[in-house]
Amino acid sequence: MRQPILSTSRLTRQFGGLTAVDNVSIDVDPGTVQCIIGPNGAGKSTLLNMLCGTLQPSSGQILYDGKSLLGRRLHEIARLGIARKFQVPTVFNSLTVEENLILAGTINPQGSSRDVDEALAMIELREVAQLKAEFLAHGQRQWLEIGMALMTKPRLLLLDEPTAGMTSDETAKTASLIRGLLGQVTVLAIEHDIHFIRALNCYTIVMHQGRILASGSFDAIEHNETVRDVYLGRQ
Ligand SMILES: Nc1ncnc2c1ncn2[C@@H]1O[C@H](COP(=O)(O)OP(=O)(O)OP(=O)(O)O)[C@@H](O)[C@H]1O
Repeated sequence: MRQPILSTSRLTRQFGGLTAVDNVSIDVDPGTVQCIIGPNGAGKSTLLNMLCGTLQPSSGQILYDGKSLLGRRLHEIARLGIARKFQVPTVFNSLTVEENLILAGTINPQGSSRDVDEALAMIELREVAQLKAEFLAHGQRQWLEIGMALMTKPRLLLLDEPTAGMTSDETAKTASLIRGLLGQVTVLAIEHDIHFIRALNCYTIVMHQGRILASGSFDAIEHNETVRDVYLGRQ
């Protein structure tokens, strides 16, 4: 049996009297793509914040490659090969797509960076490599930021609502880009957009009120009565 690259055990975070993440245990196998979905306030962002070190858990454990992430600083976690792409792209407008990727590679906490051409191919932006980022469409900016995260050769890529604000075509393309990463980078994405998750068709964890309500293949999740009641039924 393969050791999960990431595993949480009874992970919990309280804010005063509110338990935002409540005893969450997940395993992420290397090279896979997994999604976490759930309604507003389900605890998805709080969970992601604990995984990348911006928030410390109240209790529970996070193991990455068998090592505990508890108490580690952000840069230490980045150096271990965990990268996060936030909802709002933080690309440099006055630089070209290629220059943005090169820059991301130079601030790589792990040392060696990915080849720019390889990153351009992974995010399918070769044709606009010499275009300044200010002229990119919203979706392209998001893909560029995924590319910037990939420049650091992460082993685990955490994505925070990667399709926020995208058109349906852009959402479909994002799903295809991320599927293309299967086997190369482990991806854990939190998302609202059910069309994206359906297109990705990956192992899916449903959170509700801080807890895991269900998990399994997207097909199993889509046909789960409880999930339909609390979440999918409202889409
Ligand atoms: N810093 C904080 N202080 C107090 N409460 C917080 C804090 N961060 C999150 N919460 C609360 O924790 C709960 C879970 O929030 P969280 O943002 O993790 O949910 P989410 O599933 O990511 O929601 P959304 O999809 O709307 O982003 C919510 O009730 C939220 O108000």
